[in-house]
Amino acid sequence: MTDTYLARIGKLIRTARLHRGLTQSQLAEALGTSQSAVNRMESGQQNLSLEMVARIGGALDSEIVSLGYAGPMHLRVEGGRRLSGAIDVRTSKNACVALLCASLLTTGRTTLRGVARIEEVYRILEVLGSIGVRSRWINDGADLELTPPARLSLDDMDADAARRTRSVLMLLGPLLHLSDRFRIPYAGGCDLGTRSVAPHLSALRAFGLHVTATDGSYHASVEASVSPQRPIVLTERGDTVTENALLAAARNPGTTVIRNASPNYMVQDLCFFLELLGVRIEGIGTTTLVVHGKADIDCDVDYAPAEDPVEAMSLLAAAVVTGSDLTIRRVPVEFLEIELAVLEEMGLEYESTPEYTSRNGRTRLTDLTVHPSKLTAPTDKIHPMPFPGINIDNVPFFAVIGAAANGTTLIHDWVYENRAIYLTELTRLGADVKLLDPHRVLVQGPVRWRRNELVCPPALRPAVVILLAMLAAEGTSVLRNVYVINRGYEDLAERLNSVGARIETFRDI
Ligand SMILES: CC(=O)N[C@H]1[C@@H](OP(=O)(O)OP(=O)(O)OC[C@H]2O[C@@H](n3ccc(=O)[nH]c3=O)[C@H](O)[C@@H]2O)O[C@H](CO)[C@@H](O)[C@@H]1O
Ligand SMILES: C=C(OP(=O)(O)O)C(=O)O
Repeated sequence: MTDTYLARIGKLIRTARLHRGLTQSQLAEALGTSQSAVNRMESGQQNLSLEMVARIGGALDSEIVSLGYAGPMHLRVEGGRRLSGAIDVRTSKNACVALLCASLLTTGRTTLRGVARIEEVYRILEVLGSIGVRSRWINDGADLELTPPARLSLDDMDADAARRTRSVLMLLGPLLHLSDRFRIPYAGGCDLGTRSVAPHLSALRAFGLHVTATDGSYHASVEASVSPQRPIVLTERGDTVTENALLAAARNPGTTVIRNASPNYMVQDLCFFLELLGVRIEGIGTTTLVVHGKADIDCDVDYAPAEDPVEAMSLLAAAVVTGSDLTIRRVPVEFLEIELAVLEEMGLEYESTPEYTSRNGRTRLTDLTVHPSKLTAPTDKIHPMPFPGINIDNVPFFAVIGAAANGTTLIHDWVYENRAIYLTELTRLGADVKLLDPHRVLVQGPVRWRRNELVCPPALRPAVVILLAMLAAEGTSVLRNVYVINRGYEDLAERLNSVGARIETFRDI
């Protein structure tokens, strides 16, 4: 075995352990070894016998460290089945990753309730772990507890994990209060064409942050004496840039005004969390945020992020394309109202329960029951807008819904340079999808789906859209390399199976 191979196995063990919600000591106990031996295994510094590999597999109740796991994960979908029953929406990837970064604002302990067990969260946990933050899953893996070290070891940041997510950018806001010189690897995330960091850098300049981008990293230096002297006007109403400005403003002892802020769901979750840290924020849910920060924050904080509107839209689309009666519980309806209004105009039949609140006590939820409906294409084009508007991440689902409807649906994704293109993959499953230009696709319905074998595009939502079309297509389809889906959805295949889908997970040997 080479060193790199050991390091790879070590990473797999670590991911599997985190997935099971075990600490290194708990795994060590199950294996009859020491915590330091587990630590060596995870960092690739311990030779492993096949017997030990098998024991680890047993202890983690997973074939994760079997020969097959090193390869990518694939799905085999037996389509053409109706879904039925009820399925819960989980907490959102986008709020969870922001909150993980926000945990660096306090020297106290952060408890996050019901955090989705998704790859994107694991990547940020790996990054935080590498700089010294201790994390452990508690309450049978339902909740997550984070404890910062006395001093972060920023030079040890796990670059591989950081490069696989764009959310790592949100470390800039908290870190500028903790260090006057640090480095963050270039951010990854969905490959949707150029995704600028310029708005982040321009917003954070007001807090004394200067960044040069060389050698695969953002090199940050901070002039601690600089703080915003006038309102920060964001050059784009982006979600993560707003969050970064909020994270920086939270520990600015004065008042920071952020204009052209995104009022979107993940930003609201972050604001509610910051309020628990004692940061007062006016204008939550609007485009002007007035933040009364605190120079030092040292309290413990306990917060339950809200449900994911994009997952809700995904499940709703699953019901629509499979012509199913399905109840989607815990839908954050405030962030899906426009999508629902459009779908209703298209002929979607659904009912919703009276509203109730999410565990954060703020976000409005409802349970939606979707019925098989005869849909007509929307009269107007589907295009996203910053909230309130059709959420950009929900736009791809209109391609698969449009395919199921009678008539022509025009989808105009002005936001991303490179996302609409992936929707043309639906033609390989029988849909009539024409790319008019890189931003616009024309979908002609109704479709007769047919099975196929495809590789996931490098973009989360288009990948899920393809999976949904496979659920609708009679016969057995295969979707290869679904890491990108696991980035944002917890056990999607298993959960869809619980409402009648038949999806099998397999891996290359
Ligand atoms: C972790 C996280 O929260 N990710 C979300 C966040 O990413 P994030 O905030 O990183 O989104 P980007 O910064 O990539 O912005 C998305 C795109 O919108 C463009 N843009 C945005 C706002 C604007 O007013 N004008 C404009 O042109 C940007 O140039 C870019 O092309 O927001 C995106 C847009 O809602 C979502 O798809 C992502 O799921
Ligand atoms: C584009 C997305 O995510 P990210 O910002 O993590 O790439 C998404 O959630 O669809």
